[in-house]
Amino acid sequence: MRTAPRKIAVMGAGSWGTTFAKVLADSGADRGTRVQLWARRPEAAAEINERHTNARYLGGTVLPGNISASTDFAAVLAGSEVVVLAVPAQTVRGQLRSFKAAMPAGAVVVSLMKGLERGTDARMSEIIREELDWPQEAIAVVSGPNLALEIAREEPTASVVACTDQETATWIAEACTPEYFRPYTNTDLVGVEIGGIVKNVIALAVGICDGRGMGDNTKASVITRGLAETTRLAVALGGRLETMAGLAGLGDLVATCSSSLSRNNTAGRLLGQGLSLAEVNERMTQTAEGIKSGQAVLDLARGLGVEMPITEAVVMVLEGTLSVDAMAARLLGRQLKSEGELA
Ligand SMILES: NC(=O)C1=CN([C@@H]2O[C@H](COP(=O)(O)OP(=O)(O)OC[C@H]3O[C@@H](n4cnc5c(N)ncnc54)[C@H](O)[C@@H]3O)[C@@H](O)[C@H]2O)C=CC1
Ligand SMILES: O=C(CO)COP(=O)(O)O
Repeated sequence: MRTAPRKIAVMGAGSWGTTFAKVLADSGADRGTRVQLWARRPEAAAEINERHTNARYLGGTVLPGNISASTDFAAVLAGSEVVVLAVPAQTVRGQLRSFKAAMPAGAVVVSLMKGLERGTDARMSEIIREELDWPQEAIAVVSGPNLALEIAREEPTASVVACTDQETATWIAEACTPEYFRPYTNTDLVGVEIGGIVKNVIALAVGICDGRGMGDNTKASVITRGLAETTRLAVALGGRLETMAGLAGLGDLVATCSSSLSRNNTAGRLLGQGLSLAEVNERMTQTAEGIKSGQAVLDLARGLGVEMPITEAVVMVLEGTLSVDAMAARLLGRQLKSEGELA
């Protein structure tokens, strides 16, 4: 059995990167694990090292002493047995190109990101494989109902560690098991990734409904039909139906669509209140992946002949070809069919 990782690199010191670093550091504190965060801004690295906080993202949360930070990515990567990626999805390909020469051989690369690349429709695990030429069995994804701020406050949360290799998934899960965080493993990497990507787009739709003053029937209908279209896409890509009923499917969808902490839900609400996309983008200080991933999800679905009416309506609102008022009528599709139909 593999021993606990001694050194873990977390690339990206934003909301989730910093919180997940805390999860790993709390989990491995008594096993000698050290977690190093790569931060872009020197002030952020200094604050983490000197005051053990990252106030811009996590307020007063005090980070454990076995977390340090640096702006030197090569130093952070050197000797790490696990490399966690927590940067905005649309930037990851470029970042991996700069990290490549410094990547520690044999490390497991873990994606925390919930986005699909525009232009290529690539999932994050596919980009990691392509850009780093990394073995599939050493690429994992962590996804689930994981609003960072709640986890930073140590509120009990479950999640999923997915990898096509069960042993790798188990090893990573063992490295992130502080009392407040319970990871389950899953070998359905595709299903877990798709669940995390599409729920952001559905959360935009629910936020728009909320912003227009619509009530719980509408939101529950959009969430449920949102899960149906997410499931169609995941299954068309080879993902498993059961995954979509689990934490990375239904679980994350419910958390994101009901939480005011969600950036995607918040962005949707602002659109629903009548702000333009430019105005919404100006207000958002953190990443709302659905805004950019929506089009990629739709392109991927169209290529596979999968119908995604809610995603389509959200994309039209984002590109300005459908008003939020007209969106309501389109949200649930018009063609009558049986509820159980996947196709
Ligand atoms: N915050 C949350 O509750 C959760 C977020 N996620 C996912 O984690 C990923 C990262 O999200 P967050 O940490 O929340 O985002 P964030 O916006 O809080 O932080 C992003 C981090 O990436 C850094 N970064 C590096 N290169 C960048 C570039 N070129 N442009 C912009 N920022 C750059 C930023 O400095 C910042 O530290 C996203 O894919 C998100 O969907 C997943 C689960 C929970
Ligand atoms: O992924 C998340 C919760 O699981 C966070 O959602 P937002 O990116 O919308 O904040």
